[in-house]
Amino acid sequence: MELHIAKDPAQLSENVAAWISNYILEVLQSQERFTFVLSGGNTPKQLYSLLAKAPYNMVIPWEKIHFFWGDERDVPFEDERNNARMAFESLLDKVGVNPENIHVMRTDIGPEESAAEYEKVLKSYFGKEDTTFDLVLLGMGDDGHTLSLFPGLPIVHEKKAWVKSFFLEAQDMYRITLTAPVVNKAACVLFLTTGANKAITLKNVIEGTFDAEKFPSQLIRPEEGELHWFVDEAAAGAMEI
Ligand SMILES: O=C(O)[C@H](O)[C@@H](O)[C@H](O)[C@H](O)COP(=O)(O)O
Repeated sequence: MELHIAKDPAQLSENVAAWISNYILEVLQSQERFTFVLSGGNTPKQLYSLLAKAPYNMVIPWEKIHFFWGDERDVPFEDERNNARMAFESLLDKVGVNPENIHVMRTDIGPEESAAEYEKVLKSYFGKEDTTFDLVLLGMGDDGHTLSLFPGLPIVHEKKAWVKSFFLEAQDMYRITLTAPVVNKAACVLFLTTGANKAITLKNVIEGTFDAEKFPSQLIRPEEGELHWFVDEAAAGAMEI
């Protein structure tokens, strides 16, 4: 695991935009397409907006990038809580990505159908290739969740399915989410986390003993890929380093 600490959220977004852009260019030297899994929440907004501007909008070969999502709130696309909508507004609409390269988790069919359909989409996208997302961007909640893997819920124990849906009582909505086993096949996973409200949880996730029931973010351990945590000083505040 590699930990990268930036002064504040603005600096962090700058660093991550540069890091991601270099990484994409490097990976594309030896393959034709790049598979990028986006995260929802608020933290990545600034990053997406930066990627949509110079120099990144100019240097990233958008036509070679395929976008997927790590999780989705089962609300209509027009709803401002919809994760895909946020990515469209801050990035995808601005850089003009080919619609065929954008693979959203649908919220216009039932959540179970959507999860089953997404698993099919992934399986047909990867075909006989290894299921290796080139990059999975993740966030962490102050309760230690990532994706829609919330503490204490059965979804944290999922070992087989790639995509699942379930009703999240605390938020009175269905969620559709990739599971930890499929994310752990990624070549690279990058967590983006900011804020003092996440400092204790971050310390527990990174430095504490393994307790995925309590801190589902600990489930993310790429089998063969890299794991990077990009955090700001406030989030890193409780750690020993
Ligand atoms: O749909 C979601 O809610 C997410 O994808 C979720 O896992 C998110 O990444 C974390 O809740 C962190 O969100 P913030 O970055 O907004 O704190």
